[in-house]
Amino acid sequence: MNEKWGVVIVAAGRGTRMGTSESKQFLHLANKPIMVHTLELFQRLDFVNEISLVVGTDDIDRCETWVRDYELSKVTAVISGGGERQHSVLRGLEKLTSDWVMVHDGVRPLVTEAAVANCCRTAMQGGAAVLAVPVKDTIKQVDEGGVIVSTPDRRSLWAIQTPQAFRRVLLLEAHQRASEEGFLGTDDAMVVERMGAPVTVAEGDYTNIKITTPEDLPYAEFLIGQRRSERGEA
Ligand SMILES: Nc1ccn([C@@H]2O[C@H](COP(=O)(O)OP(=O)(O)OP(=O)(O)O)[C@@H](O)[C@H]2O)c(=O)n1
Ligand SMILES: C[C@](O)(CO)[C@H](O)COP(=O)(O)O
Repeated sequence: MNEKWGVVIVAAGRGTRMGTSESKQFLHLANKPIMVHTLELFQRLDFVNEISLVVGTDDIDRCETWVRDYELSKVTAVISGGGERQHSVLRGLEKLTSDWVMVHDGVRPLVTEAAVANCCRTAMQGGAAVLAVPVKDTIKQVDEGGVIVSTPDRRSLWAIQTPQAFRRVLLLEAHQRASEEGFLGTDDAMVVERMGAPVTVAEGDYTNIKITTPEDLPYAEFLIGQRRSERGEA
C-alpha cells in the first residue's frame, strides 16, 4: 500500500463491564498490558506512520513510559480522552495529519495485520470501511416486555468491529458535526452514515474480539498463546 495511515487508538474507557479495579486496557495478557499488544500490532504495519493514543488523564504518565519502554516510535501523541468513546475519538483524530485514518479500540489486541490491511484497502475504494463478521446467531428484536417483535434476515446482519477506516477529512467532519448536534453513536461508522456517506463492510475474523467482560480474558490469552506457537515462539 502506498498511502500512509494515521491511527487513533482509544483506550480512555473505564471498563465497567469488566468490573476490575484496574481498567481493562491495562490488565495483562501474556505478561503485557492489553493496550501494548494492540499498539505493537499497529507499530509493525509499514503503512502506518502515526498513532494517536487516547487514555485517561491519570494514565498519561505510565502510558508515555510504556511508549518508551516498548519502543512504540509511531506514537506521536498521548492525550486524554473524553467522557464517551466518541469524544475520545475526536480528540485523537484532531492530532492526526495523514490523509487516511483508522480508529481502533485499545481493547481489541487480537486483530491481525491481514485484516487491518483488508479494511484499509476497502476504505480506499469508497472512502470508508469497517471490519465486521457475519452474525452466527439468529437475532431477534425484543420489546420491553420481553416479547419478540421481529426476526431480521440474518443474511443482512454483521457484527461490527474495529479498525474502522476513513478518509481523514470525512471522519473529522462527521465527528465534528455529531459533536455540535449532540449525536452519540456506538461506533465511528454511525457518524459517517448519518451524513449520507457510504461505509463498506470488510470481512474480518471472529477472533478479533473486544475484551469487554471477564470471560473474554482466558479466550484472549488462549488465542495469543496459539498464535505464538504457530510462529514457533515459546
Ligand atoms: N470515554 C471513552 C470510552 C471508551 N473508550 C475506549 O473505547 C474502546 C471500546 O469501548 P468499551 O469496550 O465500551 O470500553 P469501556 O467504555 O472501557 O467499557 P465499559 O463500557 O464496560 O465501561 C475501549 O478501548 C475504551 O477504552 C474511550 O477511549 N473513551
Ligand atoms: C466500536 C465498537 O468496537 C464496535 O463493535 C464498539 O461499538 C465499541 O464499544 P461498545 O461500548 O461495546 O459499543
